[in-house]
Amino acid sequence: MNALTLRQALPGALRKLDPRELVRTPVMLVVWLGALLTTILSVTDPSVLGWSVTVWLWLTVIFGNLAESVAEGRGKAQAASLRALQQETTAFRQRTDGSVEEVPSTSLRKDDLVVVVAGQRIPGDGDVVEGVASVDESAVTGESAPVIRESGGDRSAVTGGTTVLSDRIVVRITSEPGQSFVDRMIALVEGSERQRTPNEVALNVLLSALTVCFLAVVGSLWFVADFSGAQQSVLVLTALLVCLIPTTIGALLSAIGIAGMDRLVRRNVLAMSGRAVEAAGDVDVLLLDKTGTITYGNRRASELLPLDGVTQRELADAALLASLADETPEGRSIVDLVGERPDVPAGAVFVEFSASTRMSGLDVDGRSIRKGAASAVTAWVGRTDPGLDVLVQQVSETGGTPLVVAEQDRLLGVVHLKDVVKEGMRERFDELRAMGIRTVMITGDNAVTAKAIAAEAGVDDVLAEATPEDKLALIRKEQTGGRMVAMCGDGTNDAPALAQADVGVAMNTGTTAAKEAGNMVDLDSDPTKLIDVVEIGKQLLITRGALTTFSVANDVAKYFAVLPAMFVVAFPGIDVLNVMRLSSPESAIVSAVVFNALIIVALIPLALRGVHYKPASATALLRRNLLVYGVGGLVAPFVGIKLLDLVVSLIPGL
Ligand SMILES: Nc1ncnc2c1ncn2[C@@H]1O[C@H](COP(=O)(O)OP(=O)(O)OP(=O)(O)O)[C@@H](O)[C@H]1O
Ligand SMILES: [K+]
Ligand SMILES: [Mg+2]
Repeated sequence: MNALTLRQALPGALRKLDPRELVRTPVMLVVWLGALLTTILSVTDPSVLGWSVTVWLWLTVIFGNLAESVAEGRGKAQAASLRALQQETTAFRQRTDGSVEEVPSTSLRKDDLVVVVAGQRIPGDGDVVEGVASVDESAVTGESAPVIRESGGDRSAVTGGTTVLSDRIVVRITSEPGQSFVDRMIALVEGSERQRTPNEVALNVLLSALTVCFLAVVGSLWFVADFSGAQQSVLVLTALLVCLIPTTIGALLSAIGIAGMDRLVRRNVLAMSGRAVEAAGDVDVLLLDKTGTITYGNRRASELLPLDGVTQRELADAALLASLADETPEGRSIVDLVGERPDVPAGAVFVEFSASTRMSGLDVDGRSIRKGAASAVTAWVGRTDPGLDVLVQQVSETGGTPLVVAEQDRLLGVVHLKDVVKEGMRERFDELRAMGIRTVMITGDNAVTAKAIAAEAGVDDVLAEATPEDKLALIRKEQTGGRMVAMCGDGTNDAPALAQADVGVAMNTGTTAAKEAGNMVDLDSDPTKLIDVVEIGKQLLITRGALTTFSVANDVAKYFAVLPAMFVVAFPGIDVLNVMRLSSPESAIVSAVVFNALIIVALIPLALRGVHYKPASATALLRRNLLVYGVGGLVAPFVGIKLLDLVVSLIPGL
């Protein structure tokens, strides 16, 4: 926190003096009312004590607002650079007859089709429905290497404002004006979309209850003082009340939440809800999709393996026919491998790939050709073949995906689809294990391939041949055991699972459906980013816990620091308790109020940065934090108020 951010945050902090802004934090509202009361008292009956208390009570409210303003201010610069992405461009919208018209990008609606060629900016969020292109997404992700975006598969989503580097694509717009991905990012980093999490609401209720308790304490003190002839003024009691209620955590609570979101954004993760960030701190199981999540997802046909008695040519022809209209990357890669592009036969009926059938193909002139997962195609043919099993096994053991090709009742052979495991997976999964998180890969692929990839990547467990329903069912099962489940995925078939998971992280390379279903998007499409997400979540929970402990311990300590000084004149016997030896009751009160205000400012950096987190057991962390922040909170006021008293007592009239 430097002078510049402070100066930028100050106007916001002053604006938040509006009591309507404070209703959300009852503790600070009480301070506001207290400040108003002492202002009135000081105007009607001016005194040095009165005005000192009044000024510092107002400062307490401002400092509280400042914390939130500083947290919000950190997102402003980021928002400004994102806004640059939103500048209006010309879009080439396709009419229904196929011709193209020029329109401003701002007029695009959902389901419009736009053509984008090399060198042009993509005018809005959408899915590629035709073609393949390399796209520069650095404006959004900060990553300079171009990425491939293509129709059909799990890499079809494009973001408005990014630039096509090569080729031509047709994009179906998926967002209405003002609701784009970048719009949401801006709202997020600016904090304007932030909603309080159930945990924050619960803590606020607790703080309000404490406030009511202390109100009762101070009220009864008034009576006791009255009865015993040690009358205390309303001014002094108001000051005492503010010192006792949990102002520190009340002031810092929302800043802690905003800072957590901000830390995620800095690591290129967009959290759509604060609740997801908190849930991440408690994750027990991480489920991951294989293709495109653990592997790069660029599954390409590399080899044709015909069965005995089938020629290479026969297999190639059948595989080609079954792929001519298959717009998935896998289908296109088969066409590329064969290296021919014959015309689609007249009257052909295509069978599109789906994650539940795990097959695709075509029917023409009484011929029926299919390709797909071995189990699916052999079931379709009605039998299997020992020779085929050998080929399937052979491809699977290398971690490749075997696609079996068949025509009618005849099995023809296998297409070997190759994919590569992303770098550094093993080390990162080891790290997750050390944090106590179990990793499970769930894939639609066969068990042997799944095992091979799982062994290479180092995940703990696998679920193979999983349909979208299976993925969802697995998450539900884990959750009923009381476990917190995170899911990383990229495909439309992952969407239900992403929506069900407590933390659903969609890969930015994935489909729009996946991104909308999850509650986080990783711009770097790195599933092991979950480690950072979990750390940030834990840090958020720990920081909130630590500062709450500190705040409450502080308030209790202030009570014992100030009370003896207040009553020592009336009851000289109390002098033994007056260990602080503050110079006068007035000076004690002012010092306590000043300390109460300054501690908020002192803790803003910690609230924003977060308490240091090291992987350790929850009980060890709790013990350490209770010690540091509990004991620290008890001791700090004695030291702080004593030092302040030395200065405050120099003020004439106190
Ligand atoms: N274009 C295609 N035509 C026919 N079959 C396909 C095609 N693409 C994939 N398959 C088969 O369907 C299976 C499941 O599909 P897919 O890979 O999309 O499932 P998934 O659940 O997303 O798993 P993952 O992404 O982890 O591999 C694949 O393993 C493969 O055998
Ligand atoms: K306080
Ligand atoms: Mg997938």
